[in-house]
Amino acid sequence: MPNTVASKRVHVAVGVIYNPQGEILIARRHDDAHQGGLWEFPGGKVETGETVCDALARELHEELGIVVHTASCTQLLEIRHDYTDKVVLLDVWKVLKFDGEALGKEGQPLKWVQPQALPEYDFPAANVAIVDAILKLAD
Ligand SMILES: Nc1nc2c([nH]c(=O)n2[C@@H]2O[C@H](COP(=O)(O)OP(=O)(O)OP(=O)(O)O)[C@@H](O)[C@H]2O)c(=O)[nH]1
Ligand SMILES: [Mg+2]
Repeated sequence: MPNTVASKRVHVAVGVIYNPQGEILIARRHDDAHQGGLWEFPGGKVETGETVCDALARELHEELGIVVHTASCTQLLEIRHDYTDKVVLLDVWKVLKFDGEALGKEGQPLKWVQPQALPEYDFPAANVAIVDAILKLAD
């Protein structure tokens, strides 16, 4: 495959997970990861042959140990962002129902935060639009 920017574009399933108290789960990315040390909404790369919803459920099970009720997932927005070293397409979904307690299965710190508190955390640049969309929902 040619080494073009297009060939490096990564499709990512991202979950904005709400608990019954209306808080949202954020996780801190490992220091050595892309955009390391920043907070994120949990998720990961969509693999070939997977729907975004399947990818989201798989990633959230791998990273947090929760079982997502996929019927409760609705798309919030899509963001294409060019980090220069990598172009990402963030496919962002709301997750309202899941079984189990979220744990940092990969050693990542987790926090449940009120939507209004999200601007206090440092996120990757592409996430500005996600935080804005969440704050609009909370209005
Ligand atoms: N999960 C997640 N990824 C994000 C967010 N914002 C953002 O720019 N990304 C970017 O999306 C890309 C893929 O996400 P990821 O690193 O979680 O993928 P993954 O879980 O499959 O990781 P791995 O393949 O390294 O194990 C990364 O380049 C990351 O920097 C976000 O809020 N959540
Ligand atoms: Mg991930």
